[in-house]
Amino acid sequence: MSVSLTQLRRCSIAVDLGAARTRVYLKGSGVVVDEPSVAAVDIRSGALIAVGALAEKMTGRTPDHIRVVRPVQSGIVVDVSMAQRMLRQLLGSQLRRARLRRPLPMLRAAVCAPHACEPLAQRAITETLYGIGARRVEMVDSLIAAAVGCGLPVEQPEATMIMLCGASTTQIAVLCLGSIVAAETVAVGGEAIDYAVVQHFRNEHELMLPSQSVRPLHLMLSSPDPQLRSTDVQGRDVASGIARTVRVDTDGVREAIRIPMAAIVDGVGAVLRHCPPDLVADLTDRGIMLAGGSALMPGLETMLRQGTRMPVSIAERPDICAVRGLGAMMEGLVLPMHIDPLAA
Ligand SMILES: Nc1ncnc2c1ncn2[C@@H]1O[C@H](COP(=O)(O)OP(=O)(O)OP(=O)(O)O)[C@@H](O)[C@H]1O
Repeated sequence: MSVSLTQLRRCSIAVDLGAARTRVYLKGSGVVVDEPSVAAVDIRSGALIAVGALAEKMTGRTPDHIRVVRPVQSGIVVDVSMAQRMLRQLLGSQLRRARLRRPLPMLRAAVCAPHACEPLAQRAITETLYGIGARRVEMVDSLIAAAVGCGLPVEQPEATMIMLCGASTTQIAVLCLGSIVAAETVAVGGEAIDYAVVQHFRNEHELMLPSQSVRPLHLMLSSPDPQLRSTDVQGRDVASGIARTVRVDTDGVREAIRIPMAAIVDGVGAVLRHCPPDLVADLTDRGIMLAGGSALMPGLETMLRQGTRMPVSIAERPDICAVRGLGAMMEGLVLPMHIDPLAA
């Protein structure tokens, strides 16, 4: 998965196919697509009914003949043809408009892939991009793309640490001189934390939460208002099936999500153990940069700061860091460090 900045500069489109969201950056236009990686299909005719935000809204509300599917799971394209259809639909007019402005004779695409992704998974990502008309696909490690997108000096001879908190996984790495020195993937992301919240309500309140009520709960937990000790949550009673509202203690929910988050803190330790001591010393001052949508998870930043005793910062717009990083490399905004061989 090593690709040169020269090859990336020849690309005109960059894609981040995530388990939760799909983002697309067009050269000269910026981020043009940021939609859920979801498609709704009529299983009788096979027709695509909706993609993106509309398809996500349909989750849990469809009749039997409509199925809401997620073609990307754990950062891996599990259904290539559905991913191609979804991406074509999401891009549709954007690509046509870009082609009118400036002809794209041979569509070269840049894409990011999870760290240490298997060759078969890489192939599925490449095939998906061929489906939107790409003739050549350059693959970049999502940890490097996200670090560039956060503005970290990845090409410099100093260590930086990035934590990419996605929906299905959290990837952690130490980078230096444009390469990954040590990395770890923890199988805990936003989805696992959402699941912990759902389980908390099921066990403590005998309430089944609707899938779309977990996000507002996160937003409420991240509120800086110290008075916010409890809130009303609506759901379905586990035994009777009747709709019910319960008043819940927010500290209880915070406690429920601490367990999966602790696994993420352990991942930092694992990366540091594989790192040369000189680089660890660099990191003591610079700290950890959080990127990815789940970086906004309430309490994660504080827990990491307490668990590692290192400075922790959240990137500006952490959710789109990876695609922004690909975009910056495509636009030629990242300068490689020239190391000229010394004369004998
Ligand atoms: N404000 C927020 N508070 C808490 N969680 C959030 C917030 N915004 C997004 N998330 C979580 O972030 C996750 C999506 O992150 P992101 O968009 O980086 O994932 P992805 O790149 O699609 O996933 P992956 O990298 O695993 O393929 C979701 O699980 C979502 O619940």
